[in-house]
Amino acid sequence: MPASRIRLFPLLDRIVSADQAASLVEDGMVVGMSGFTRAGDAKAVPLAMARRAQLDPFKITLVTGASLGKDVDRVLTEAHVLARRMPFQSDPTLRAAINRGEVMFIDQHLSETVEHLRSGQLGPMDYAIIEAAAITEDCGIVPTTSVGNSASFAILAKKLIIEINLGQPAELEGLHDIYIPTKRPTREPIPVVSCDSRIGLSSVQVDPAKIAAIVVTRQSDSPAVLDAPDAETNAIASHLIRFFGREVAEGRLDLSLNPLQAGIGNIANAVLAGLADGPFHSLRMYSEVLQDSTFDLLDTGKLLFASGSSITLSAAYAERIFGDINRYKDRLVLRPQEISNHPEVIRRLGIIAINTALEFDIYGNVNSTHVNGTQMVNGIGGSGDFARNAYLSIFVTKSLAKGGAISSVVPMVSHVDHTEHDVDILVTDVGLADLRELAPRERARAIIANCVHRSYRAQLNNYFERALVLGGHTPHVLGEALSWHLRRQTTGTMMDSANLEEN
Ligand SMILES: CC(=O)SCCNC(=O)CCNC(=O)[C@H](O)C(C)(C)COP(=O)(O)OP(=O)(O)OC[C@H]1O[C@@H](n2cnc3c(N)ncnc32)[C@H](O)[C@@H]1OP(=O)(O)O
Repeated sequence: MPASRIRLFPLLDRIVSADQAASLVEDGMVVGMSGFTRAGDAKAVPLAMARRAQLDPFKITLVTGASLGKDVDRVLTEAHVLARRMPFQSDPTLRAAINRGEVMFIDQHLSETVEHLRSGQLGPMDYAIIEAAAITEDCGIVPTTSVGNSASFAILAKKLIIEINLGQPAELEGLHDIYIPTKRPTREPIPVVSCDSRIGLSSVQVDPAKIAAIVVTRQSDSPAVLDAPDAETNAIASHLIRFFGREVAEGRLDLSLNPLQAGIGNIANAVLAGLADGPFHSLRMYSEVLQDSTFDLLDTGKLLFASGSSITLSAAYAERIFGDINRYKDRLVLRPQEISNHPEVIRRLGIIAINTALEFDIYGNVNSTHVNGTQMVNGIGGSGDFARNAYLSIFVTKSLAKGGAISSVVPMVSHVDHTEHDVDILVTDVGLADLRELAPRERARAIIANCVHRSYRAQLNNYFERALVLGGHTPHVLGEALSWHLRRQTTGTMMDSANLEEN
C-alpha cells in the first residue's frame, strides 16, 4: 500500500477484508454507495454482501449516484439483497426484478436525492460505501472517476466503509470540486458562474471516527460499451449540427454555442463527435457524464473545458485517458451531481441539453423511461433536471424501433417524463422539429412533418386530422390515443391494417 493513498496513518489499522466489511451491514439498513454511470462505484464490498446473503439473507435500501458497473446491481439482485433501489439503474437483471415488482425502484431526478437525505425525507443512512483514490492527512476522502452523491453520503451517513482502489490513478486527486449547498430556506446562491468555476474543496472532509472499515481494491471501472455510429445516429447528429448553424446565422448563438449537456449512449456520443467537424470552436460542457467524445473534442482543441459528475469511457479510451490524466486535468472538473444537475446553475449558464427519448408524441411530451407505459428501462436520470431548466431542451431518438414495428412518434406517449412545456427541439433521423413558441396544433404539424418515419406519417396524420374535428386546445381522439401501443401488444406492430397493406 503506497503511503500516499492513506495519509492519515492511524486509519491503516482499519483495513479489513471485503467480507469483514460486508458483515457490518445489517438487515433493513439504508446504504449509500458511490458510482455514477459505471464510474467510481464500490466494487468489492457489494459483491461480498451478495456472497454473505447466500448464507445469511438480508435486505437493504440501496441509494447510489446513478447506475453501477456491470456486476454490482446484478449480483445484489440475484442474491435478493435489494428491497428498495434509487435513483437510477441500467442493469438488465435488476430491471427485470423491478418490473416483476420484486424490487421497489424510486426513479428520481438525480439532483434531488441528497436533498431528500439532508432533509430527513430519506434515511437516515446507516452506511456509505465509497470508492476513493486516497484519504488525506486531514481525513479528506478523494473520490475516483465520479463524485455522484458520494460527498453528501459520506457526510450524512452514520458510518463509512471506504474502498481504496489502487487501480485508479493517484493523479485523480485535484480533479474534484466538492461543494455542499448551505441549509434551506436561507441557502446562499451556488457560486458556479461558468463551466470552469471551482467553488469547493478537492476532497470530502469527514470525521475519522466515522470510518468503520477500509478495504483495498485494485480493479478498473466497467468500460462503457458504445456501438459504432450508424446511418440513423449520423443523420440525427447532422440535423442537429445544421440547426446549431442556423441559430448562429440568426444571431441567437455564436460559434462557441452555449455550454453543452449530453446524455449517455450512442446518439449523444455521435452528436458530440459531429461537432468536431463543424465550424464551432471554444466549446464548453456542463454535463453529467463525460464520454469518449468529450476527450476527442478536448484533443482537437474545439472543447475548452468540461464539467461533469463522472468520466465513463470505453476500454480503449479509459486506458489512454486515465494513463495520461494530468494532460487533461486543468480542463476538467468533477462535481457532486446536485451541482452538475442543479436547476439554478443550469438556468444561469443557459445550457443546451441533449437527451434521448424512447418515444414522444405529436404535442412534444417525452417518455424516457417506460416501454408501453409500464416496463421500466433505466430511469429519468438527469434528463429532467436539464430539460426543465435548459436554454434549449433537445430530445433525440431514432424514428423507428424494433425493426419498424414501433414508431417512436405516437399520438400520445404511454408515460410522461418531460411534458411539452419542457421540450424545445425534437430530432429523429428523419429531421428536426423546432417547437419554440408554437401552440399545440402547430407543434403537431411540425412534428408530423419533420420527425415521423414515412411508414407511419399517413397513419399519424390521419389520427391528427380526426382529432382536429373533435376540437380542443390539444386535440385528441381519446379512445384511440394509446391504440398504437395496444396494437403493438396484440399484433406485434403499431401499424394499423390500412398501413400494413400500404407497406
Ligand atoms: C445517468 C444519466 O442521467 S445520463 C443523462 C440523461 N439520462 C437519461 O436521459 C435517462 C433516460 N434515458 C435512457 O435511459 C436512454 O437514453 C434510453 C433508454 C431512452 C435510450 O437508450 P439508447 O441506448 O440511447 O437508445 P436505443 O435506441 O439503443 O434504445 C434502447 C433500447 O430501447 C428500445 N426502444 C427504443 N425506443 C423504443 C420504443 N419507443 N418502444 C420500445 N422500445 C424502444 C430499443 O429497441 C433498444 O432495445 P434493445 O436494448 O433491446 O436493443
